[in-house]
Amino acid sequence: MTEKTDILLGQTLSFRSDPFCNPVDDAVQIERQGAVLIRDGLVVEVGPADTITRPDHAKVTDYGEHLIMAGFIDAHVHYPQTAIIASWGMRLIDWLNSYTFPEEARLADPAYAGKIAKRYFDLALANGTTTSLSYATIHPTSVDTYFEEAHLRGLRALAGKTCMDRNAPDNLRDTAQSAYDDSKALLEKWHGKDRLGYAITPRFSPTSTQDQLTALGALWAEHPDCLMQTHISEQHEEIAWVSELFPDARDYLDTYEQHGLLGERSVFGHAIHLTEREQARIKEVGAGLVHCPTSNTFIGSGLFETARHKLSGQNVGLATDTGGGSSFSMLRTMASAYEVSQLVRQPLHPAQLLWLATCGSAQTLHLADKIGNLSKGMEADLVVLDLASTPAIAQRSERAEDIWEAIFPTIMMGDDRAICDVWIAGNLHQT
Ligand SMILES: Nc1nc2[nH]cnc2c(=O)[nH]1
Ligand SMILES: [Zn+2]
Repeated sequence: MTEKTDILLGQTLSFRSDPFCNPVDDAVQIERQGAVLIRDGLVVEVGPADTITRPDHAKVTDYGEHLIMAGFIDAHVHYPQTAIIASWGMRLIDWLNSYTFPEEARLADPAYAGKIAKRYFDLALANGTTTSLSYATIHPTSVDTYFEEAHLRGLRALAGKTCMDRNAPDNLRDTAQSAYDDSKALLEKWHGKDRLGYAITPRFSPTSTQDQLTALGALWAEHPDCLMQTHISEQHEEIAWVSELFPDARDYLDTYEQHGLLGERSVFGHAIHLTEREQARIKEVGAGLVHCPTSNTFIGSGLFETARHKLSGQNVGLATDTGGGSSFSMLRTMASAYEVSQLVRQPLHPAQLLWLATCGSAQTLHLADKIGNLSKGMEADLVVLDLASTPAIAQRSERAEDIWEAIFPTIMMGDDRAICDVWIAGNLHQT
């Protein structure tokens, strides 16, 4: 039997290196008439269309001038908050208490959790997101429904049971022991099953006792190949609360480090207001920071300095943080990252925005050898972008004098209409 082989024709975009460290022209390889050869779920060749190997049995899909690149990777999302996206007018702690916790409580019902997981992945894929690292709720079944849904679709996906044993409503609290036991059972069930991965997930220091953080630190020490995801330094009120709750900690980061929750595979959401010491320590251990620009502006949290962090050597990924974030679209998220970068006077180049949404996120998830780039040997999770998806975008890209001027209007104004096709592990995603 011949293996399933596809050839995609179009403009192709691949990263040779990090465009924060190298000039864009060196870092990015673009073929105006490019081709991708896919076999058995992997990218086998990328290059000019006239040089690509063309096996007789290959199915050819011609995307014309559309842009073929790696699928987007959302490095921090709360799938259970799908239905409460765009809830008006609160800051973090009130927003959690008023909107988030009541909705997360509803996911105690596995049928409802299943419905929301399905809705979440439908929306993510419609927006070209092929991998997400999500928080579930405290209910173990909410992790099962997420992974079952991802598995059904053949996605590479990561998540963890959110752990909280204080400062949360009664029906959303576990204990140090049950958080350990449930997380361990879920991790053993899902981590490494096909394309799925587990992330140990204390929500954030204010909702975990020291006992719970210690228990989760112990679990991570037993399973160091898992990720550990949490929130850090999102809002000033939150930081002040952490220093009241943990009077012996040097700072917010220390509340994690003291309990064995700081390492290379830590993924810290937001990380806007870090002290010098925290930044230096995170860089030293090589942990990841995740920029959530639509959330940081929507909840009024602050301005993350992407370029400064990248130039100082931090690993930075990009994320929607829905439902705190106001969009499921990583294009919209890149636009927001651009706007924030203008406000801190470190404007990001379109190549840097695309890199953050693919390679950057993949690095923070320690998956950069598998996903996040259109290159030989990588898993064929791809997005095909229509660079003229609306009249407003089309009239601007028509005037473009170079490829970046052709791409940037789609970053700034594009949405799910710009997503022409999505490929998952070498299979065309059917909507
Ligand atoms: N944006 C956001 N921040 C948090 N901090 C703790 N939990 C959350 C959450 O669900 N969303
Ligand atoms: Zn979050």
